[in-house]
Amino acid sequence: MNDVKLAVLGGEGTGKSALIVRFLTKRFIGEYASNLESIYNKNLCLEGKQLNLEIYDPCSQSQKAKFSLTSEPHWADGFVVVYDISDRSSFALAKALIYRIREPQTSHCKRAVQSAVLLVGNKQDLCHVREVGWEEGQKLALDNRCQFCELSAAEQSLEVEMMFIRIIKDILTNFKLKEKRRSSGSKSMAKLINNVFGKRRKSV
Ligand SMILES: Nc1nc2c(ncn2[C@@H]2O[C@H](COP(=O)(O)OP(=O)(O)OP(=O)(O)O)[C@@H](O)[C@H]2O)c(=O)[nH]1
Repeated sequence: MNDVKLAVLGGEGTGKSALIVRFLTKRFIGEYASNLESIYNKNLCLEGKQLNLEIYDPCSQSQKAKFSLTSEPHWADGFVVVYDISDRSSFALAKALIYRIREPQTSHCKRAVQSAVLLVGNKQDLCHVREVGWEEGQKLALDNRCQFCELSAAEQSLEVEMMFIRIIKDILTNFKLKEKRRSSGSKSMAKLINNVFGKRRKSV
């Protein structure tokens, strides 16, 4: 069974818990405990594979203080970064979060497989008080090699489910890429050893 670890990050009150609860239960209950951080577990079958999905939902306080974005990039295989389309400051935070996720990946190694990141503009039902344009979200995502969607946890159960499936599929694709790189790396090492020692044997 594959373990898939997903962190749902974003500003306070952007709807992180609402999205996760919607995905897990198909329900929108309106108010969610925000003083607890949680890891939810779900078993699911995708592309013929059994998956053990863990979803990390930070509480706003710990996100600011304890984690401050240093732990999640190491723990998670992928990220959903949420902002509220009716709150510009939450978009600024989403941008900072994306930069922080991408930062260690650009400075480390160019060949490394980049984490799957999906930027979500939540609360689309509040588009009459919209402060962040769809194009702005799309551009931020494109510029940082992220997927993007706008939706409403309050009103769109299917879209929320599709959004989670999309990021999980991206994570699985990354697993395959990493595996391919590992095996081609060990093949080229074997080839190198064979070349060196094979040649020596011939010359003896
Ligand atoms: N109109 C609308 N309200 C939403 C939507 N999603 C969440 N909310 C509301 O936004 C508020 C915050 O939702 P939460 O899910 O607690 O947000 P959160 O990001 O987990 O909040 P913290 O844990 O405090 O950071 C709640 O009152 C939700 O009912 C949505 O799609 N539309």
